[in-house]
Amino acid sequence: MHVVVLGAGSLGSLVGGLLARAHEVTLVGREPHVSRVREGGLELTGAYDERVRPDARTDPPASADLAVVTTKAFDTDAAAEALAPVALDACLSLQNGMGNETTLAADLDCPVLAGTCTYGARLTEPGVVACTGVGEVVLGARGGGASEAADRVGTAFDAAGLHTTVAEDMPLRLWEKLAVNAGINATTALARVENGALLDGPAGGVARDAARETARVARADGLDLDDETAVAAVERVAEATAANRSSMLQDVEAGRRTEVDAISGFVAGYGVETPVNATTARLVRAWEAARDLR
Ligand SMILES: NC(=O)C1=CN([C@@H]2O[C@H](COP(=O)(O)OP(=O)(O)OC[C@H]3O[C@@H](n4cnc5c(N)ncnc54)[C@H](OP(=O)(O)O)[C@@H]3O)[C@@H](O)[C@H]2O)C=CC1
Ligand SMILES: CC(C)(CO)C(=O)C(=O)O
Repeated sequence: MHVVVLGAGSLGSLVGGLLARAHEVTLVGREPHVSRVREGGLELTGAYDERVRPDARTDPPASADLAVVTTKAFDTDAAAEALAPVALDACLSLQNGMGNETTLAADLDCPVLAGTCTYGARLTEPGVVACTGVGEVVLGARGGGASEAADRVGTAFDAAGLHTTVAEDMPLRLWEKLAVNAGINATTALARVENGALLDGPAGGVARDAARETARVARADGLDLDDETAVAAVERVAEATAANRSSMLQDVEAGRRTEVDAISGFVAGYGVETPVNATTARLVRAWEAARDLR
């Protein structure tokens, strides 16, 4: 399979690097990373210790069997635009936040699959990506149900040694992941605490309320996500990643734009009363606006 990875930063380089063990891979990213990969290959460190040799460039090739999108959610429009002229059999988003698949499907003439990913990745220097946690990719039809494209992609990911599950209930899984991110990301970014501080610290109630609100919005969207399941998912992830600084906290600490619009902002923008998500979204957006990041 020829796989093009659009947005080869941390996650895209890790997933693309692992796929390159079994497939032809083209990483599409930024300089100087792409030149370094082209010249000396991509080094996988952390949980892995190997060098792979994907192609790397700043613009997509004319065709590929599969595009894997790993830009930040606020760059999905640009990713869709870059992929629109590419002849593709399928596209898969592994991004966090809600709405990415809809944005991609509006521009692409191929099935767009939904995915969630619990692998951890960090681009430590150009040409080198560290795997900070071996996790799982779950993928499937974005509207749910069986999908031949999802089966093909699942088989290809398995062949490269990525832990992969093909699921027929992606809408529910996306909402549950959104509840985890709405609970953990904005709360830890605003309180400047590690994920584990939400288990019994004073910010824990905010995270649990944000997850309950997300479940309420999921139910308004027709999904069967109850409050207890959403809260339990937040607690399970906060415990499993207790020492982590969430991606939103890392973005704030590095002075970078966050994915708040696709997480807390998405929940708050649904037309259901969600005062906690509305407040956390407004506060993170205020921080971004004060730094001219939006
Ligand atoms: N890192 C992780 O461990 C995990 C991340 N995720 C999710 O995956 C997504 C990506 O995260 P992450 O890898 O950390 O982010 P990064 O910022 O490290 O990677 C995204 C990369 O895409 C590049 N990019 C954006 N637009 C384009 C374009 N049109 N053409 C080429 N390159 C482009 C960015 O460049 P530039 O910045 O210069 O625009 C950046 O290098 C997010 O939604 C995140 O929440 C999910 C699970 C784990
Ligand atoms: C699961 C969690 C909350 C882990 O930190 C994450 O996805 C993130 O930080 O974006």
